[in-house]
Amino acid sequence: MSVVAADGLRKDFTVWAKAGRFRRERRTVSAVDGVDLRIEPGEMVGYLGPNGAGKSTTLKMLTGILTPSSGTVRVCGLDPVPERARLARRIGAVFGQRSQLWWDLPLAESFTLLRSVYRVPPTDHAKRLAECRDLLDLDEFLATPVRQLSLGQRMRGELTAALLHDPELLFLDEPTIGLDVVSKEAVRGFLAELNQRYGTTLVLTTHDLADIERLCGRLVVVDHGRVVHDGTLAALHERYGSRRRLVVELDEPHERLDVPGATTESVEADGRRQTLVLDGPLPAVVAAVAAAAPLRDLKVVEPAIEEVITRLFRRS
Ligand SMILES: Nc1ncnc2c1ncn2[C@@H]1O[C@H](COP(=O)(O)OP(=O)(O)OP(=O)(O)O)[C@@H](O)[C@H]1O
Repeated sequence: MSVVAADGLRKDFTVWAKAGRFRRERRTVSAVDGVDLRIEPGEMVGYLGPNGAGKSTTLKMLTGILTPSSGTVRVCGLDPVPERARLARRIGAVFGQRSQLWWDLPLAESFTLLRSVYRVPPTDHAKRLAECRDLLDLDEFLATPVRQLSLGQRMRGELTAALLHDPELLFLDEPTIGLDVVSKEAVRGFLAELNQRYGTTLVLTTHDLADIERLCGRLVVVDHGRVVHDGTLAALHERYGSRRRLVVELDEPHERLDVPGATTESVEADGRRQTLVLDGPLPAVVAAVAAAAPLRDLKVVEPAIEEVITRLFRRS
């Protein structure tokens, strides 16, 4: 059974826009405009899109915070809004703006309170907490009031809070935003481990390209409330024609290379260093370059995800 199954999911908002000096006009904004989505157990899915694309609105419908205008949705087999309390025991959510922690209490006490909220048996709770303490290095700040924690420490606390009841599905909204490089890596490593060890399904929104590369085996890209791409990062590269590049270092100055299967993009250092965009198979291009000039070194550069995402958003 799919963990998430949405068909024709829509959410319209009514907004009042200024029309002239004294008049205001009623307008409908389709924040989510007919999304079909299936997510299977154990997947790690990046839900991506430019600002205002409808990501948060979708996540809110999937977690039972917002009622869809139309369409059907099942998460863990449940209807999120009417069965919100049951769903809450099956899923976890880390939404930056909504903390699960009690601001004035030491972190450890928030965890104890959450055990009662979710009615987790004490032994299960203790086991999960011990794992999180270990994997997320919580011990040095367990006794610190939440309001005194650094952003990175708080995020580690939020992750623990979302996982203590052992959810099968975890939603994360920008889990690494604002963190320093070390904390970002710690959070990514932890999420990857969680998925591998327990098969927890992850659905995350992010604008961070390293998160995408590390954590999203599948990318669902939305724009103007619609899904514009659903597939792997490699498929995204393929579809948007992003190509690998070959950077060659030559022994001597050389004119611009002109070999079959590649287009020379840049020529530096009197032609000793040239960058070719690959159109054909790599071995044939390397052989052609080696036949044309004495090769000192070569490097293959994979297409940058930035480039693909930028292009995708420009086209959609
Ligand atoms: N409560 C609301 N009332 C009216 N319009 C809303 C409401 N919530 C969202 N919208 C509009 O719906 C659209 C989608 O918003 P949403 O927050 O889902 O986008 P997003 O992809 O999460 O963006 P971001 O990356 O900036 O968080 C936007 O045009 C937004 O202005």
